[in-house]
Amino acid sequence: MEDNKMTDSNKSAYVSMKKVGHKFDPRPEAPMVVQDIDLDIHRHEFVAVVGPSGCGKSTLLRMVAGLLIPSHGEVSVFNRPVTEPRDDVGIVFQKANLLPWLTVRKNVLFPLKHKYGSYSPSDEKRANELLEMAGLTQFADKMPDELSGGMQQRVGIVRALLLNPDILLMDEPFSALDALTREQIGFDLLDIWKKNPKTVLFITHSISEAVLLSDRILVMSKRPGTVLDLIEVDLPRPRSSQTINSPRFAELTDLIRGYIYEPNVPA
Ligand SMILES: Nc1ncnc2c1ncn2[C@@H]1O[C@H](COP(=O)(O)OP(=O)(O)OP(=O)(O)O)[C@@H](O)[C@H]1O
Repeated sequence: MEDNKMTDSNKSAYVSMKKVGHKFDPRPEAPMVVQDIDLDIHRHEFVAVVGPSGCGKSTLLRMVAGLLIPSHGEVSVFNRPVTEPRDDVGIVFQKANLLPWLTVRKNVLFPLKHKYGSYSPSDEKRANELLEMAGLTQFADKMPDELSGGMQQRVGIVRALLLNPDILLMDEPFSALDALTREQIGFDLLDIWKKNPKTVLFITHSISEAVLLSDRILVMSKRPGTVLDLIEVDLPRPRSSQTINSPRFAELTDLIRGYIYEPNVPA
């Protein structure tokens, strides 16, 4: 996408939410699940969403994905209201859900085959490049059950990237992993993102994961989920284990913890 898209902050937003709200039950007395969410996400920005369980984080992501139409307000992608899933928006879910009868490489290529009936040698080349970028080259011909959970999630990320989406939506992609794997895969994701920049909306329960990965963090209140704060993560990149040990990292995680575990008022 050309940089002239970036001249006006409004026009340049790859994803834009304006007064977005949603209730699943249309009756007037039914409670809102999310309310008054305003957020613009710009080119190659990494934005995380954190908030208490049930505050509507996944609901928000599903609205950007076009899997759910908001009952209030508007979600736009590239200045067009989202009315259905789009090819330029990829999704990575909590579980990679790889097809157990296909090798890793064939799993990665599967969406192309499913969509177009076949894939080209250049698609295969790109799949191999992305697998290499994700440190999976030696597992490309293995079956999914021969891989660890962390590797399977990396395959899921490669599979989404092969479709070359401009925007990548990630819904708690690492929440099924143990703490150590989770931290490592966070660094892996930063590495993949650096080599293959995308505009990312990342839902997580983990405050430290959000701080480690993001440029900005949307902190949501408990249900109905509203915006408590939108925090700039002013930690230098590239981020590393030193980042996690820095005083600023601790300040930012404490700030967010204050919002989530204390009453729903700005500190
Ligand atoms: N299809 C649906 N129909 C009715 N209610 C729903 C539906 N999907 C979600 N909800 C409700 O909306 C609220 C927000 O759910 P959502 O999954 O978006 O929250 P979340 O913040 O992602 O939660 P968690 O952190 O626990 O994953 C919850 O109370 C949930 O029960």
